[in-house]
Amino acid sequence: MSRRIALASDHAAYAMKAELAEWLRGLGHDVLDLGTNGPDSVDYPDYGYKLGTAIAQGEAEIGVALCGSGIGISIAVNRIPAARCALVSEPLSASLARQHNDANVIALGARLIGTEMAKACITAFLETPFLGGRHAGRVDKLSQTQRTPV
Ligand SMILES: O=C(CO)[C@H](O)[C@H](O)[C@H](O)COP(=O)(O)O
Repeated sequence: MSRRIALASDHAAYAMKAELAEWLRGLGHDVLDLGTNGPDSVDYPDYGYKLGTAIAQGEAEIGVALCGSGIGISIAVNRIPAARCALVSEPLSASLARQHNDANVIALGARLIGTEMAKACITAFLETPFLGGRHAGRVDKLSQTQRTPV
């Protein structure tokens, strides 16, 4: 099934992003590349917010967020309430992020995993449905944006 997939990265991951974008287009997906597109140093929050916003505004149904470790950009994406971003480094976690968390963005660390592992994670993410059931109420709680710290 063809999906609308947004990709964003900082400078640490632009080369992997380009490879993944080409691969996803080759699979027939509609790819929205939000940058960055070169080695010049940029700030991952800017690209994480862009990606989260694309999800929030319905410009993409799935996001792929990349930085050196995947940590910084995943934190940024998750600042946007509609986004549920999961940082993973192997396919089982990618599947669980879909099954239990209904994650709509996958984050990967380009300095930590290779392109083939990134593809395996994205494949698992795209092919795995949300299980619903007991997980649905928990995911709903994640959407409660105005939480008082306890
Ligand atoms: O956010 C990160 C770490 O949590 C990412 O790995 C960034 O890509 C990294 O911090 C960028 O580092 P650089 O030394 O400025 O290339």
